[in-house]
Amino acid sequence: MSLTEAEYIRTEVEPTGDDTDYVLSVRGITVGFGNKIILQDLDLDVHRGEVLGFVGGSGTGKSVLMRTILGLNQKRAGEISVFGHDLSTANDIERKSIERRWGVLFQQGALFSSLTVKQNIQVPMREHLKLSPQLMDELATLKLELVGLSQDAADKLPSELSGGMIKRASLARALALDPDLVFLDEPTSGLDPISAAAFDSLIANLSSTLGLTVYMVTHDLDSLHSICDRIAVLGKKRVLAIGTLDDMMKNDDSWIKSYFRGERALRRV
Ligand SMILES: Nc1ncnc2c1ncn2[C@@H]1O[C@H](COP(=O)(O)OP(=O)(O)OP(=O)(O)O)[C@@H](O)[C@H]1O
Repeated sequence: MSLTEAEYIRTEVEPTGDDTDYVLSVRGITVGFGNKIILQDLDLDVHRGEVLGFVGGSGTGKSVLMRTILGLNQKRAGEISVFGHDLSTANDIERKSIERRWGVLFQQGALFSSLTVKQNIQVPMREHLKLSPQLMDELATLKLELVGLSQDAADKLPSELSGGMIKRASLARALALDPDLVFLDEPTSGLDPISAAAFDSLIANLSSTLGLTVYMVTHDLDSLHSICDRIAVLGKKRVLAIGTLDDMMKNDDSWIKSYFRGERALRRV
């Protein structure tokens, strides 16, 4: 069964316990649709507290991988462990406990269009925590501050927000339950360079101050250069390479070379 993004955001959550050094470990994942295999025997480890940038050509399966980790797509083989718990053997309660500790910013924001920004931020709180309306308002105010949105934005509908504000509001909702891990799908796409740089700084600050682990799908070379501790490259249905930007600059795979050392990349130096 596949969940829609809106259903996913409404999934019930509970706190959980033990951890490992890897916040996320993927082993031997295979995902396909009909006869088409998108990911095959893919491995990936994400370390606690790092900002991991995930790149790859269009259509290589970056979103499919993220959605598979989140349980929105079915896998044909492999294991996914989050916070040291194998998701395929976790029962419903354990799974909810794990999900309680991650937040997601989908590519288009996926805010509920009929709810105000404040109400959007309160969706996870309302469904998973038993808090008074006053406390939920205070928490929403804090989350807005955290992502650099003014209080004026609280009562606006998503349709009244700029692209940058939508990204920030979506991030505020992703942070609603104080997650340990956030998944960001192209967080700076559609933003002008100044807003994108500001969003990058915000993510870097949140990661260092809150100890957040960040899994970020991106095409943005500036983000990769400015905030990512490591970069993973998806290609040939698997993680082709993973390492620092320096490692990528030395890699001789033709796609990696043209991505990191091609004309466009060199123009930014
Ligand atoms: N639900 C689905 N059913 C069938 N095919 C799908 C489905 N979801 C994704 N695909 C296919 O999987 C492939 C990978 O798609 P995906 O969206 O993960 O690419 P991507 O790497 O995120 O690309 P981009 O960088 O352009 O966003 C594409 O060929 C896409 O058409």
